[in-house]
Amino acid sequence: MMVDLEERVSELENWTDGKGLILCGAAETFCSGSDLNAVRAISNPQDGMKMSMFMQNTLTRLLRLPLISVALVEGRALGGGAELTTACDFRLMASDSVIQFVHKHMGLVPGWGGGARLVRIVGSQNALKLLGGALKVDPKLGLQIGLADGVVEDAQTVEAPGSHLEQAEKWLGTYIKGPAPVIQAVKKVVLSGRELPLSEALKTEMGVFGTVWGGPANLQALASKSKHK
Ligand SMILES: CCCC(=O)SCCNC(=O)CCNC(=O)[C@H](O)C(C)(C)COP(=O)(O)OP(=O)(O)OC[C@H]1O[C@@H](n2cnc3c(N)ncnc32)[C@H](O)[C@@H]1OP(=O)(O)O
Repeated sequence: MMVDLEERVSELENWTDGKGLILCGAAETFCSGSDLNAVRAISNPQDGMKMSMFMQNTLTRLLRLPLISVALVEGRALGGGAELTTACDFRLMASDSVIQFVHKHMGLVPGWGGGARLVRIVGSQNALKLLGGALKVDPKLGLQIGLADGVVEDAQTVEAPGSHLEQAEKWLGTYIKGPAPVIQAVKKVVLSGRELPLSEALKTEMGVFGTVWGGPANLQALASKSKHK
């Protein structure tokens, strides 16, 4: 799974026309973390750090894609699976889903970068509670602390809501409507603001601004004298 994920991220890095990404699991589970059979064979600190480096690299590249990304959490996101949700810009949770950083129960802490990202998403107080208590985050708690950005409903509870994936596509559609260069620029500006010190982020913003200023979408908008009512 780890190698497959890295390969998909490499492919996405070459997707020049892309705007959005939805990451979802299979068989009603988002992801139950690292393969326990595989990790038993590498349960020494050196190999653990190699895995950590590999996954941190992959998930950092995933988060830095110039795409607006959503983790669609159905079923459970456990351990490394919970960390994986934090490598997307947004998280949508199905009504019976759970995100749980079970690392403490495994005698571990996050190692795929999910600890650092979690602090930035929910703040250090909430991150300490989620990791220290290995708390089960359901959609209600997820929305309350800002780990979840929305909830996708089940067919029984709402009339014709569409599948979870269709709901996620509709939700994401609001944020990726428009030309790819502009949406990609939006992501780059937010990413630099999120990751860089202010002076560097401002420089990056200027560079990104230069890529869209006078570009096709900008010139078309100027020509159409659009009003933002
Ligand atoms: C830095 C990374 C840290 C980590 O990720 S540590 C790993 C954290 N994850 C876990 O501990 C997951 C442990 N598994 C579970 O809690 C349960 O299997 C789980 C996911 C809730 C599903 O429960 P159930 O619906 O009852 O199904 P089940 O237990 O019979 O599982 C179905 C088959 O899937 C297997 N499975 C689930 N999670 C796995 C994993 N992470 N690695 C390897 N195998 C895993 C499970 O062993 C079972 O296999 P089998 O059918 O018995 O051959």
